Amino acid sequence: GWDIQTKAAFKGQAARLQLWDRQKMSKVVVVGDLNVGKTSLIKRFCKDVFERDYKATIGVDFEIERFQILGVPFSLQIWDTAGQEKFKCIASTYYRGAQVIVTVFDMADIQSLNHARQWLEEAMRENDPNSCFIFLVGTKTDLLVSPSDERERTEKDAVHIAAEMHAEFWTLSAKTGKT
Ligand SMILES: Nc1nc2c(ncn2[C@@H]2O[C@H](COP(=O)(O)OP(=O)(O)OP(=O)(O)O)[C@@H](O)[C@H]2O)c(=O)[nH]1
Repeated sequence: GWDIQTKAAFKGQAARLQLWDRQKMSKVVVVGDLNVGKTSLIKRFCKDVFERDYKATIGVDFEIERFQILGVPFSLQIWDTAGQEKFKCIASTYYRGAQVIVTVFDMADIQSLNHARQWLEEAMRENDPNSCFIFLVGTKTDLLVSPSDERERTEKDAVHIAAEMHAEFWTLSAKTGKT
């Protein structure tokens, strides 16, 4: 009867909508050493704020960022993972299904850049390498004397590592909000 037909129509519509929705929800996973500024980067991106006090991420956290391109709504599910070794096991269970992997390092801490490849490798283990966009992001640029030999050296190393990682390289400061 009419009732069954409308129900079926609604269900079809709902399924189509859901499919449409899912295609526009992208999963972003942010990884990197502890204290490099992953949470700060996400907070700056989603809320345009900065907190000076450090609060370690416990396991994982996430933010949803919605935006429109030519009137079409999109959303990003941004997973903020903990850099602390003891939380790695929990955090890594959230790597799967990422369309974007953001590997973060501290521009003032060369060790965190040296660890970037390891972080990416671990995140990629759970994902299809052909369907991921990869970023290498150097943070805390406000702490660097610029221009300086040290900054130049770090940037040169980072460009090199980004190429190996097939990543797009960015530098920024979550504190000032400048790239
Ligand atoms: N000067 C400066 N400090 C920053 C910047 N980004 C983050 N910080 C500071 O660095 C510390 C660590 O930042 P978080 O964003 O919590 O680091 P995280 O990578 O999320 O750390 P975990 O959650 O432990 O993995 C905090 O005290 C921040 O205020 C930046 O761009 N400039």
